[in-house]
Amino acid sequence: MSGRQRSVAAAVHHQRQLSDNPLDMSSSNGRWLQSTGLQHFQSSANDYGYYAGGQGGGGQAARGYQNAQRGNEFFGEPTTPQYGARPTNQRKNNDESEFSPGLLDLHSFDTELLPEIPVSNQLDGPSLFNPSQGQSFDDFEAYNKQPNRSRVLAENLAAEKERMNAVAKIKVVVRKRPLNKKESTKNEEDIVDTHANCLTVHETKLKVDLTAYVEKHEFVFDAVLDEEVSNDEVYRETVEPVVPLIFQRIKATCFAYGQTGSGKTYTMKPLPLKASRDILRLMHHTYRNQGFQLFVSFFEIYGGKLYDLLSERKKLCMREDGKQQVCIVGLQEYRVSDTDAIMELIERGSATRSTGTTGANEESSRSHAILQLAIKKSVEGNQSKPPRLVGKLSFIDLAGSERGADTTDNDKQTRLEGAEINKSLLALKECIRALDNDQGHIPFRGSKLTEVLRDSFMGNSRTVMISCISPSSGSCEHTLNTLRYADRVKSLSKGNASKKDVSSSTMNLRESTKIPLSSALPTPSNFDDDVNEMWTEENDEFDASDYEQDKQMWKKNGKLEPSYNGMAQERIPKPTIQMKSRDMPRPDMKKSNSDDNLNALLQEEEDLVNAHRKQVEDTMNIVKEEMNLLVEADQPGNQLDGYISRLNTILSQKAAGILQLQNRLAHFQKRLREHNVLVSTTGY
Ligand SMILES: Nc1ncnc2c1ncn2[C@@H]1O[C@H](COP(=O)(O)OP(=O)(O)OP(=O)(O)O)[C@@H](O)[C@H]1O
Repeated sequence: MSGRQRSVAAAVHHQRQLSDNPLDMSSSNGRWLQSTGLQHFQSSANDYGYYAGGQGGGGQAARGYQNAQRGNEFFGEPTTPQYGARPTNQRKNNDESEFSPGLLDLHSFDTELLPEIPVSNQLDGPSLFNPSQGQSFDDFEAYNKQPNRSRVLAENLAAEKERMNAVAKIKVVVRKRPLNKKESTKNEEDIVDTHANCLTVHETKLKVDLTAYVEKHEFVFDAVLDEEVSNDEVYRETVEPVVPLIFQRIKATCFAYGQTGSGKTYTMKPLPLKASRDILRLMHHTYRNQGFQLFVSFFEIYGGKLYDLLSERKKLCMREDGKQQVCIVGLQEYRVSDTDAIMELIERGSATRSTGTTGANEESSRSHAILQLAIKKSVEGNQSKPPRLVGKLSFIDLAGSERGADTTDNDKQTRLEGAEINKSLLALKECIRALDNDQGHIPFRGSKLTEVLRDSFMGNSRTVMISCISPSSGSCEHTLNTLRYADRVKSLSKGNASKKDVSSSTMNLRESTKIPLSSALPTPSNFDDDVNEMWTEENDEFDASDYEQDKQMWKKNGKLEPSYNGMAQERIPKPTIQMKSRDMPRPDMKKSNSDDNLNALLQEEEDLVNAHRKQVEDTMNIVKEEMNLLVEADQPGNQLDGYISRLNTILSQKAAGILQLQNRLAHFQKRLREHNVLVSTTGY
């Protein structure tokens, strides 16, 4: 976008890397695999598994650093992995020697943090961590020889602590990607303006008389990164500040959220490597000879199940120990000492990840991928004991969230995936919300995703959320959904007054012929971040008792059980139209001006209706699935006809219910806009 303002201001460096061009990357990746990766692997068995901590000294460190520089192409933009480039037999043999000891139940000791981390007496200057300053290892040698080193060190230590406190518990960053070829071909417009850390979405809407107008939605976030911002800059803005904290017993999580095809994988993929480069630097210098070790693990959550991406998708179990610590039994962790090794692991894991094609992205991630960098330390004086966890940095590339419109052409599997994904996204938000409010209870049981991340949510933690958005007019609704989700996460911060989705129609485009009606017509939304929020146990709308009775009868009959048992209970949610207390406008909102209240209420109402619409549609899909199953299982004596007709009735009731809700919303909004008064949501 011309004349755009760079949002990261002076702190961000603008030097683009050659590899910013994805085309460059694919070729560079190929080059890397050919010329560097495999050779490196063959020649350096020590690079993982048997790295001798700080004993490798400058040589190994320097090599790691050089490797980091050499692998700079990778740090730029993600690459297409070439799993299998390395022969399987060779991989297997090497892998076995690369594993850290005690592969099973590695996390049973992970979750116990070291009681105290001795602070380095060799603390380097703050510039150590800033790669932009271009300091080499030689610079640090020189630094360590300075005569007034102790004073400088003390100052640096204080600065380090200050920096640590200064890193927000939750940081929400938005990244806008450029228009892609498909969008440009369809003449879709860039409707997202960025300015510093503000962002405006220009939504084209239709009035009742079908004249088009543009509604402006303004948002403020911790940072807004536009389409010209490189992955390097994204790293500096998001993960870089939290990296030193993991040496201070902090667990940090960085995740990307956004619609399918919005750039989550593109954004997330380079981050772990960049972070590990900085971690290794800190290990080799600031914390030299302190026995820190770096471990990498990579797994995915697909359909509510865990798979090890570094062990040919071996299925993993999650267990809770006596101390309610979550252990991922069988997850393999690799001890690594240079970035090449990490790069290979990332490539390998990414290639193994579940992907599929959706209407919006040809290679859509269908799983949540979690890459963890764990810093561990040997128990002093006892080398035989496994090292203890110090801190952890988790990178989560969330699966693409998608709407019904995208899934209509897709198969049952894709739709079920979508439901699972939505559920976990909601659960994630709930945990962040609880975390930021310092609530005693973190609802991590809401999904596998949050359960797995339980230890990242507990204690002293940091969260960075990167919301990825498409700029195109065709994705307007998704973009607004993403930004609202991000906005809510942001507004969860105590004392945060950044909720600024100021809906105001500023331009009344009465010459609406200029706007093609097709692009202006509203599309049904059925992605909602609050999908499950409205589903409570108290069901005052949907009486499933008949259905349950029938189910029991058929279960007794024994003929349907294998395919049916458990599915109905899991899949048929209980709808309710009651809002939970947490959905009501927050007290801090009430203090703001009446416009904000009005908008907040409007927003709540819209969310409410969208959630119901989504749920009704989900329910309809579920019932349809059940019907198909029943038809397949139709056998004499099961009396399925009555059951099917009852399901049909439920379907019709749902359809009528949703229409009613939509009408009520339209009416409600009209009144709000006409009278500009607050209307209680009670009784809605
Ligand atoms: N900032 C960007 N600059 C250039 N290209 C980008 C950018 N962001 C995304 N892309 C391109 O857009 C396409 C989709 O991106 P990506 O696969 O990262 O989306 P996603 O959000 O991870 O999708 P899904 O959730 O379906 O996996 C890719 O081809 C990617 O290269």
